[in-house]
Amino acid sequence: MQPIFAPYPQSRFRRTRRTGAIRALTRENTLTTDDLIWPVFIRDGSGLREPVASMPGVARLSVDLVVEAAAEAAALGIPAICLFPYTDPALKTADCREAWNPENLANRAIRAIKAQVPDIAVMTDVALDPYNAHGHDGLVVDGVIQNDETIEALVKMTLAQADAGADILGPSDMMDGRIGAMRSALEGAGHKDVAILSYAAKYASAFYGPFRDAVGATGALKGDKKTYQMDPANSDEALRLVARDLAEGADMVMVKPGMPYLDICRRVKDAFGAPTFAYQVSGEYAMIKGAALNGWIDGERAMLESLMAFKRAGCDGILTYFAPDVARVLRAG
Ligand SMILES: NCC(=O)CCC(=O)O
Repeated sequence: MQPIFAPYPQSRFRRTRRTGAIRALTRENTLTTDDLIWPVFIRDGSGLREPVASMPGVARLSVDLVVEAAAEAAALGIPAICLFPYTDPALKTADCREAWNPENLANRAIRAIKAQVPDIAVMTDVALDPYNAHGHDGLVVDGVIQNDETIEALVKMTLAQADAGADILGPSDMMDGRIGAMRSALEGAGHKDVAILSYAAKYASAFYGPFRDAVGATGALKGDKKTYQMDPANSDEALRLVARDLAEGADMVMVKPGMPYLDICRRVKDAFGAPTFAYQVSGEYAMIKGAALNGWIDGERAMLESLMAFKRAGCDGILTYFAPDVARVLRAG
């Protein structure tokens, strides 16, 4: 694009900013509830709403309350909900077998939501970290995360979630080759319409801290995730990973975290044109909420501005803990 404009005073850019009506006419991007995926935390029990201290306004919900939350989200026009389980420590094992138990918490929640709120899309998390005591996304032998053995486990997890009725699977593990293995397994098992939203460019980030609090993994992680998640210094590598995942059959791709990586969102969208999502992660949410609760920023305006930034960067949608809040604001108009 070659912008052409006359010299001042023929060109006055303030003309198109003068009134709300003219600003609306010339606005380049819009944020709507159609852009939202709402990540929610689930826990065992019933009638339980357990606040997450580091994420004000966010709570772990028992399955019955997650169903209510899904119904509320659907009524607000939010298209998808994404489930993250808080696993009972007694069920965490080195082989992570709870991950593919058809009756595990996540699979029970998928079934309950699909039975009672069939129109909302249910997205899942495909990774082993909720199911072991060391907090890694893969199987670990002698301190080393095992790529290929992990994929075998992820495939079992994939099929259990698809059997439970998941619409979108979200592999967040960053092992090599998992998209192709999951896609073949899904096709082979008759789950041809189950979509994969790949966490294709997931960075080893400090912004995940509050999430680990929410899923009960704070302090559990042995070492770090730098041998599988990306180095925050890298950008070209993100394009190679997205290309690889699309070539293996990913339907949609994700960049994570969000706000510190808007440059990656833009590059991915420009390079591939595929459905591109960003995850505004727990630390980003906590920063905005924390500052707002202290009266340091206008929380509502900062929320809206942060989400519009993803649209401007080329994203088709955003996973955000703000989803119901922003949907209410957008509805109020
Ligand atoms: N696999 C899911 C996450 O790691 C979420 C991170 C966050 O919200 O901080």
